[in-house]
Amino acid sequence: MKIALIAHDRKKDNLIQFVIAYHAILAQHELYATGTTGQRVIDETGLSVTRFRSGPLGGDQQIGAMIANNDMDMIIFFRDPLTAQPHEPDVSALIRLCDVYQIPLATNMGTAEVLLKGLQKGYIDWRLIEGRRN
Ligand SMILES: O=C(CO)COP(=O)(O)O
Repeated sequence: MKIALIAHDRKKDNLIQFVIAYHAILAQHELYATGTTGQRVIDETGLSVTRFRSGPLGGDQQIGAMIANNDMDMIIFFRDPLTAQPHEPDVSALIRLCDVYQIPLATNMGTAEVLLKGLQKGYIDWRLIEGRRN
């Protein structure tokens, strides 16, 4: 499965903790990330990640384009609900596309844990049935 990892600045430490905790599961999948988040995941967890632009520079939109192309299976996006983001429209657009295409989306660690456990149990295998590749 293709999984996107994204975190706003004040949530990046949380995301790194999460990725370390679920390293064994995440390592079995194809990981993507916005620029700064992805660099931290690479540096601090050793996982292989395809990085896009930084969020404010279009990274959320690049991941959104993958969703629109049926080429992304899950989004883990630790949003900061207490800080205004200059690219808020991009953030909203990404979340909207998850809803348009029924893509599992976690915006906090509590949901992300459930999603990864569900992924491991095969609850997201319907993505494969609907003509997806790997
Ligand atoms: O801003 C972001 C998501 O909206 C994240 O971007 P970075 O990973 O580049 O910080």
